Amino acid sequence: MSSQDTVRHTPLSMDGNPTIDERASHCFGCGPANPQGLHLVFSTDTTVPEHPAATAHLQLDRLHEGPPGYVHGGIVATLLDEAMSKLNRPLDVLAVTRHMEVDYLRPVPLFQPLVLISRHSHRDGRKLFHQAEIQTTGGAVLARGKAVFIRLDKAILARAGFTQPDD
Ligand SMILES: CCCCC/C=C\C/C=C\C/C=C\C/C=C\CCCC(=O)SCCNC(=O)CCNC(=O)[C@H](O)C(C)(C)COP(=O)(O)OP(=O)(O)OC[C@H]1O[C@@H](n2cnc3c(N)ncnc32)[C@H](O)[C@@H]1OP(=O)(O)O
Repeated sequence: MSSQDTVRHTPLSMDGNPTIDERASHCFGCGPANPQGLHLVFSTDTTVPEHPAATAHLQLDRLHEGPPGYVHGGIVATLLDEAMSKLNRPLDVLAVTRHMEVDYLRPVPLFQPLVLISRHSHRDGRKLFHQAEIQTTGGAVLARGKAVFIRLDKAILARAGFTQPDD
């Protein structure tokens, strides 16, 4: 990677002792500071607090093409993963994906509005079981994901080099 690229991809927020949220500003899925990211914006629904849901509306172009005219399968997985990760904050946990399954039911079209929906299913200790779908605006399900997220405790965060400013 050239030094120019290194500069471009180094977030300003890495200076000093930023919070975990600040360090997430370059997240490929939702980080506003990532120039090549998907910039997904989610709304969360906690009407049923033990089963929070998250929704994003999106439309992709050829930057994320796989088969001609359709979204790349890796991006489909990314979308589902990102949607499920948005359930962790409403559950008041920091967590990462440990296991994910994807059903590619129909090709996901480019240049068409899509709806990305996730819902928390259940919890078993530090394991969080989430589900997500990519749908057309008419409600047809194009892809479905299921994942196990693991709640991060301080020891795991410290191992990965993450401490909070007040630690
Ligand atoms: C890892 C820390 C990274 C630092 C994160 C810092 C801050 C977080 C900030 C923001 C929020 C986070 C993410 C936002 C970004 C992206 C959004 C999309 C989400 C992602 O993109 S996030 C990236 C991809 N993600 C990873 O990079 C994880 C790599 N991974 C690990 O770092 C370790 O894996 C870890 C630490 C998670 C656990 O490690 P470990 O050693 O403590 O535990 P182990 O892995 O052995 O198992 C755990 C339990 O999963 C069970 N299990 C396994 N497979 C199963 C299956 N199929 N069904 C049911 N249960 C299953 C086992 O049975 C066991 O269950 P039990 O606990 O009951 O024994």
